[in-house]
Amino acid sequence: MVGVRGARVTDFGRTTLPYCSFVRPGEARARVGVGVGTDVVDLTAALATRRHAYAGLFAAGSLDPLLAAGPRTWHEVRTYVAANLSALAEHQVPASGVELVLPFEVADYVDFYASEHHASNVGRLFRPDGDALTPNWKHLPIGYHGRAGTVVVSGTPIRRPSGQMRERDGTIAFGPTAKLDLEAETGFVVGAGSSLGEPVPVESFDQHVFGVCVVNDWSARDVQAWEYVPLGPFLGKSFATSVSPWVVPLAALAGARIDPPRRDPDPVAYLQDDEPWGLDLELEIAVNGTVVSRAPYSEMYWTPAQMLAHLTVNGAALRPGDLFASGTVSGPGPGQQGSLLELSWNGSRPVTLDDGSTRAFLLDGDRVTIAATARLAGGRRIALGQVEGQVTS
Ligand SMILES: O=C(O)/C=C/C(=O)CC(=O)CC(=O)O
Ligand SMILES: [Ca+2]
Ligand SMILES: [Mg+2]
Repeated sequence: MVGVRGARVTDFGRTTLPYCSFVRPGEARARVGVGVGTDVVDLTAALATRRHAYAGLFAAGSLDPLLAAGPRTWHEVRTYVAANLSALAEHQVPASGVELVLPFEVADYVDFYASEHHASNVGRLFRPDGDALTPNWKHLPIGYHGRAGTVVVSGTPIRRPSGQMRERDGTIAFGPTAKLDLEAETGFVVGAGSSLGEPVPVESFDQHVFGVCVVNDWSARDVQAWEYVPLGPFLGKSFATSVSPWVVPLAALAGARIDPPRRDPDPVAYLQDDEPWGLDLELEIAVNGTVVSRAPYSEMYWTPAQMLAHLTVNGAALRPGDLFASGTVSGPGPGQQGSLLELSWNGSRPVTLDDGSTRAFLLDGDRVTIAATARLAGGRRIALGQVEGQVTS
């Protein structure tokens, strides 16, 4: 089991109550945990000891059974944990002393492209002779199906991939990517599945989506730029996608819901939303400890409810463990872009780190951390966890 031990520990306070899967030192089996402050409450042990009716959901140590159990059970478990925090403290251990592993089995993985600022920037860089946004962009949330089996937990080393690329002089080369990039994204974890043939409308979003995680969609830009026409991203992204070990329940984000930017033109009926799911989140990106960007999720054009409605409008069924990511989160201002491609403008304006070195793209040994927070109504910020990864050769 690849996991992350002794990573920078997030303080979750006592109300966010994110879930994880963890392994205690000297043990092989995983347990389900809930984050409280900088500790983990061992739910697998706590509910078994108390012969709780839901103990069976946590026995296997992954979130899979809880995800599949559906929104009523999610609510009951969260209510129980919140009401019994003091009593559960006997099952609490410091998060820094355990190994955090992939919290659920990723079923299908889809990546969207929901930031207008990111899509415009990439359009300018990849297709300088065309319009920044493609003609379909404001009519549907563009996405592609990624590779579920290479979604890895935070802390997993990322080996620099090799692939084909076209050199400046037009020759076709094969070798290690020279343009390894990060993409800061928010991930949405599907719990309750749906039936084949039945679209999930925007208003049913919270009946299916369990919670959010932080995603780094590692990308080899030179491989991507050569291979993506006409079917979209393939090997330039499928080598690895990192996720935070914590899944924050949607219920913890109720106070972070905001209106998304105005959508113009009005989308077709199945994408219209009366109760919008804009979210006031921020993704802070650091390379080797230097913060290079603070990307505002509030700027995202398409909401996760619209992405889910679009993903299923053709009747494609959802399964517990499906993961869909927002796409790179970029804001309009300087220092708000969610990729080095944009921050360095395809390498032409390298980013300076605190040690004086510069980065167009990632070098071997670089450590990338993306930490997410949510701002609740009233201004209080809560931590949502982080995703880390170090590049190896
Ligand atoms: O060809 C393009 O316009 C670019 C596509 C991507 O980089 C795909 C992607 O991962 C989308 C995103 O993260 O926003
Ligand atoms: Ca992406
Ligand atoms: Mg990826």
